[in-house]
Amino acid sequence: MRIDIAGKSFGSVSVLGRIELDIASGERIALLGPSGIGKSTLIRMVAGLDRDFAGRIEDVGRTAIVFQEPTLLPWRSAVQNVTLATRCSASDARALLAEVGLEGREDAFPRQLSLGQQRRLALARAFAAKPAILLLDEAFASLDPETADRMHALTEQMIRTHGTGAILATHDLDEALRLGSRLIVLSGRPATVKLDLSLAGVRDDTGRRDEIAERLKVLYQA
Ligand SMILES: Nc1ncnc2c1ncn2[C@@H]1O[C@H](COP(=O)(O)OP(=O)(O)OP(=O)(O)O)[C@@H](O)[C@H]1O
Repeated sequence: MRIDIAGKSFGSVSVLGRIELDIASGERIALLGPSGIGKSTLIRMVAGLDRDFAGRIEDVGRTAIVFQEPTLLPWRSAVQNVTLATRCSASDARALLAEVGLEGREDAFPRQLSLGQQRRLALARAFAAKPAILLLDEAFASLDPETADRMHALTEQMIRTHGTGAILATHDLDEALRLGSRLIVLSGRPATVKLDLSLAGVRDDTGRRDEIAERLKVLYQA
């Protein structure tokens, strides 16, 4: 995918400046930056949900997006939430529900599922779309640490099993290290890319992790 953005504004407010990025297929981008910098905006632009910007985003392939809220259809069963959104078959939906640990809950309505189970359902629905790139917009925010940890493990496993690329907007460096292969940090007004580095090997290297955390601190204050 090639991102070549000249600028993105909301009215008179310029949010994103020039952003040029080449993202290889299968890369997992952890997108960090201070609150309100434009991470969600960029993700929406990649998803094609916002086309009102100067520049172009090319060769994206199919995307699926997971938001912080699971955004499920309340009057539809778990299986139907997967099939209606993606037109995948009921048997494929059941297989995906089993993969995310919802075996036996296929006919439950969203309100009959815990928040963690609803997140799993949203993840199954996203993979049912067979995305080339999974877009995660703070998909694990507001979960208790244990549930977040389980969701990280599940997402990591599914991304690997399905060979999916990803862009995840997050505030959490450890989440970035766990799921990302490349770190991109947005900062400044309008925001541009201030840091772009490979995360290979960083997860097991406390020294490099701390060094990145220090650089983030500076960029978050800029
Ligand atoms: N539809 C919109 N209309 C006007 N301004 C908007 C709109 N969507 C986003 N913005 C503004 O654009 C800026 C970037 O917002 P965005 O949600 O992309 O940031 P973010 O980095 O994802 O923030 P957070 O980490 O808090 O989720 C913010 O100043 C926000 O107020």
